[in-house]
Amino acid sequence: MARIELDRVAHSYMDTPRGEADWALRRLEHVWEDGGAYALLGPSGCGKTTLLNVISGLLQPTEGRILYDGQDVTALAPQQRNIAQVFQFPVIYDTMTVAENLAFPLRNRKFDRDYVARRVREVAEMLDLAGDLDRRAERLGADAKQKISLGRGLVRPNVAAILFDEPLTVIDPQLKWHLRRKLKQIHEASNITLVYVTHDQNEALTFAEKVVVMYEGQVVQIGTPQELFEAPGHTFVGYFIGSPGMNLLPCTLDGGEAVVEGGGRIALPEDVVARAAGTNAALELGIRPEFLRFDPRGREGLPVLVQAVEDLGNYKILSLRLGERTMKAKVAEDSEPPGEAGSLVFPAEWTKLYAGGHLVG
Ligand SMILES: Nc1ncnc2c1ncn2[C@@H]1O[C@H](COP(=O)(O)OP(=O)(O)OP(=O)(O)O)[C@@H](O)[C@H]1O
Repeated sequence: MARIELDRVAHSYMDTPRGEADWALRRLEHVWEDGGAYALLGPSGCGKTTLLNVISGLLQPTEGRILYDGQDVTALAPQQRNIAQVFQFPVIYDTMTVAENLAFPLRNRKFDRDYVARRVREVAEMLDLAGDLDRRAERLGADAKQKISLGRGLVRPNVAAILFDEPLTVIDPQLKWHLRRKLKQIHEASNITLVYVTHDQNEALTFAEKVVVMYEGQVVQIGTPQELFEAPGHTFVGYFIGSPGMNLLPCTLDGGEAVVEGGGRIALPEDVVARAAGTNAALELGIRPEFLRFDPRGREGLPVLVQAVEDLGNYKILSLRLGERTMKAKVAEDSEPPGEAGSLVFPAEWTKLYAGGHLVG
């Protein structure tokens, strides 16, 4: 088990990177605590696999250092870093039995025979493979093969960390849910540092204690699912997490208020206005659909036109025209049916200000 530290890590696949866009990872500086369960979440191409490979040693970063428990491992190969890895597709020996596959990482490291037999059984039971231990891997289906891969990742008792790169992509949706729960339980029981790459927000939010959100080669926020939901550190997090994502409204400041397109004014806390005062970056207000309050009688807030109402069974999503923008509001299933117009109230606690995409407050 290890605390993993990224010390000014940057990586480019090009020989002579010039602009920012030439860097797959742009100067990462973070500490991932010993025993934490981290999900690395972001859209395709944002640098998740690159970062995982830098942590595992499959890739040497162009700049910076990787430390495991304070020790510089940047120059060490994956085998020397004592980590286990599970990839998107099964990495197993088809001609071996399930038991032999699970035992392989232990036998390779000369663990005692009795221990190997005990540990193989334990891991097989965790993953519901105990009934298949004597079967040849080639006889099993795709789901079972990926379970063996997971088992090979989990079998060693003393690894620094286990790194998962979208390990459930090829798994049937029903079993996916079950395995995600299993991995969470295994983590709770073992406290091994886990890093889990995914582009699926549900997977990240249900599995991880901390979600590391990546965007264009940068880590834009590390937080609990609740933190990412309630106070997105970047507009990308607001938009990427949640369904629908956060509403974003370009604005300017005038006195203590944000002025949005169409001239509407929304009061902001003094400290937030003070922090934003010196910036030249573009300003945006962000509020999640869950926190906007729609007043069908238009008594308070900014006037809006109702464009559409989607009934999703246990709640409704309203699409509301505010100036040139469409805002989404999530309202209770039994709320008063909207007419053609109404107004929107922005509760101060949930209305966030962003400068150049970054949270001001
Ligand atoms: N071997 C490589 N050579 C050159 N460029 C690469 C290589 N691998 C990745 N890249 C580029 O680096 C950037 C980050 O890619 P990476 O695979 O790390 O992203 P990702 O978030 O894991 O994406 P995905 O979810 O699609 O796997 C992308 O622009 C990608 O095109």
